[in-house]
Amino acid sequence: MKKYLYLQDGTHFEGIAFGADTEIAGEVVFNTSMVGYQEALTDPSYANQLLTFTYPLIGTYGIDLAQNQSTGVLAQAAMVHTLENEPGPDGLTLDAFLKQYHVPGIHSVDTRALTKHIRQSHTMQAVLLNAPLTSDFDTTYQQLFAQCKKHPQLGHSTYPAKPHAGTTPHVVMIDFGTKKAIIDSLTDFGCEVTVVPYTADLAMIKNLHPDGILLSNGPGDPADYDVLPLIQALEHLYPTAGICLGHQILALANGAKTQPMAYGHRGINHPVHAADSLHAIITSQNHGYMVDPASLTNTDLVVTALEGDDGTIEGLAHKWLPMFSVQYHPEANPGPHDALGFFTQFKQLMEKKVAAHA
Ligand SMILES: NC(=O)CC[C@H](N)C(=O)O
Repeated sequence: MKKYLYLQDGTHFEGIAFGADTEIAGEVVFNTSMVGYQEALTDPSYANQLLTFTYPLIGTYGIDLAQNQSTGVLAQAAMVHTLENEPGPDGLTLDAFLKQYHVPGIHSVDTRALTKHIRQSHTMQAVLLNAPLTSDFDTTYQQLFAQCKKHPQLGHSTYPAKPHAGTTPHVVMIDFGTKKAIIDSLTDFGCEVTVVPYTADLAMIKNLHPDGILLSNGPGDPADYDVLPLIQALEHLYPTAGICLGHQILALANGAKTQPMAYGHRGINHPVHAADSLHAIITSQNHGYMVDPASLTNTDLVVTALEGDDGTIEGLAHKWLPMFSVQYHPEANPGPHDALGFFTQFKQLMEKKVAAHA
């Protein structure tokens, strides 16, 4: 069966259907990683996005459920050049995995032309259909998007927490749609983690007696989350760190602004260097918004890291509060582990605070 991708600007692509036979709408984004299709498709930050991969062979090692980053496939669609529908350790293929979560796919698409088009014309909305488009784009888009919009899935929330043992730093994670790997990394670095939805209130969080607060990654526009008073209160009470959406929200909470990028950073080889050095680490990234550098002027934030290719702000710290954040993904999954120092830095910040109060 054929499948049809129509972009907002009238461009269209054809391919062969796989996964679920549903029709869907969302924003088209591309990921440049050679591996990690499963982690990307299950990363809640891709909710409401139709994800294409620049690497041509996708599905080569199947699906290994242990690598899921959330409770299911959160991307709206997978769009690939060559589908290699190989089974993973439990016999699950990419095609079967998408079907299981009612997510459509399209293969034999010219993903190179699609990506070049997005790079030139910038990220845009699209519909993925089972037949050629007959009515106008906007009507079809609105109808489909209303039917299939995905909300951040806060499937990891562990609240109410077990009583805190008190021997290891207790991180309360504000969950905007976290990747499992962030929770796993905190645990690996010796933290106890309680995950609360971003709709939690201050009293509930204080009751958990956190040693530190971590703002997770998540989908969509950071300016759409109604959480700034909560975050402002938290960062004055506890050591606070943020990853990706969490970084953007900390910037907003401190008076900076965020803005959409032309086509974002989604891949696992983005160089990042400290603001005062050209020594780079290679990072995993997935973001379509960024902090506006000009908006930092009247804030108490300082830039700590920059993207090596285009100078995007990749790290911020507060001048006097124990707060810092990164735009990249230190937890990798997929990607290199160069940035794991983030977790050491966060732990040290929490231990310093605990020691100061001892
Ligand atoms: N991975 C993330 O947290 C993404 C943050 C935000 N949704 C963006 O696209 O920029």
